[in-house]
Amino acid sequence: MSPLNHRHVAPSILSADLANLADDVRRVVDAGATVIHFDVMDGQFVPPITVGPVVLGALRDALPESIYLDVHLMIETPERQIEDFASAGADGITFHAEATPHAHRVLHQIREADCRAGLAVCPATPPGIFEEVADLLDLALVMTVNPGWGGQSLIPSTLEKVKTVRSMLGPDVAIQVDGGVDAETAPLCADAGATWFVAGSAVFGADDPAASYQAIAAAAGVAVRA
Ligand SMILES: O=C(CO)[C@H](O)[C@H](O)COP(=O)(O)O
Repeated sequence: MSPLNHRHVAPSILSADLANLADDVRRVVDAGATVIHFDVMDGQFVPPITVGPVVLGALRDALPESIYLDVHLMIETPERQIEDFASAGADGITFHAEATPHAHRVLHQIREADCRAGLAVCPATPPGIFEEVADLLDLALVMTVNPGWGGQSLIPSTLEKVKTVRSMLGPDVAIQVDGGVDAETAPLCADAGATWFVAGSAVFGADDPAASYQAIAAAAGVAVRA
């Protein structure tokens, strides 16, 4: 069964210790996480620059094959990079509607590269584009903060957008929320219709990332193995 049919909390590497990335990620994998969110920023689409396919490949090699690497491209012209991330070991690739006029083509390109295809919208972007490409979407990412930085507060109006997207796309598409997700806000996101919950600072910024992952997972209604 596809991981997209299940609820997941996906710890975001953005708030991990990048000098000890594999060790940090293993702590949450040992606590039950099966999806890891890999944030890619290019200094253009958003001001910060993070990591790319080389680091993704190193993380892929350090983790069990069963771990789903969920790549979130916050980069301009994502169509230039899809194959590199797919070859490096991405399981799913999500790009931003604001970063290319060619969303339909890029979703095809991602599936042709044997990855699950995701499309993201920023808080100020209307969600209608999801309807236009619904048949090509494995995952719809509704940004609950402005992309670029961890540790921001969830923007409450984005929950209305999650509700709109859920009624637009029906029950079967994974809807992901990203930004300001913690044990308090995850149930609000779940009530609005989200099924994939990205959490960065609430997991890796906590004293005990494993316990924090499990608390958010419980709050989001994610089944975590004992
Ligand atoms: O895409 C992102 C920011 O653009 C990230 O996934 C970010 O790590 C979310 O962080 P937090 O959970 O701390 O709000």
